[in-house]
Amino acid sequence: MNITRLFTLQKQLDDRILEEHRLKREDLFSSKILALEVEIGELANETRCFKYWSQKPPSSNSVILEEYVDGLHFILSLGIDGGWQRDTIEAGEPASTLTENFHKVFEAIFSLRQEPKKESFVTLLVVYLGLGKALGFSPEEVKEAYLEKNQKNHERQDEGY
Ligand SMILES: O=c1ccn([C@H]2C[C@H](O)[C@@H](COP(=O)(O)OP(=O)(O)OP(=O)(O)O)O2)c(=O)[nH]1
Repeated sequence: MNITRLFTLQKQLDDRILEEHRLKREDLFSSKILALEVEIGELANETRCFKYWSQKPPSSNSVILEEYVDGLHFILSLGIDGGWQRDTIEAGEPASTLTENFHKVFEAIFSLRQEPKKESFVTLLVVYLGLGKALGFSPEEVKEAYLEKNQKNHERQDEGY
């Protein structure tokens, strides 16, 4: 899939947040990694994939998709900060269960934190897109939901969030 536009929109949002909150890009790596981990925890919670003790169904696809693209925001943002943008990327093959997919994403985040370099970043993006595939989302649905949430994030900044 082509992700040039998503990187462009992410940079515009990040630049705005940096300016409005008077922050420096290079100070945010640790916070962005934790923010991403938290988003993925929230996403796992909405899918309920690991809740073997419960019969409650997962949240709706739209709720799950919004959580998913929150994580994508932080991943793109980390890629911009590292100077690792690229134009195209393909989803990796999903693991056998959703739970294993989540573990793969967390492992890729830990690797990026330990070795902040392009290869670690690309692996994270590939694995995260694989998780999106495992959740049943097409690249078009992901892009569309990303655009919507990006817009919502701008609106929140307009409101002094
Ligand atoms: O530098 C940044 C910081 C944040 N975001 C985006 C990512 C995500 O889409 C949103 C933050 O997540 P969320 O909407 O869950 O924010 P929250 O503050 O945790 O929301 P709430 O208080 O409603 O739980 O802001 C960026 O794109 N770049």
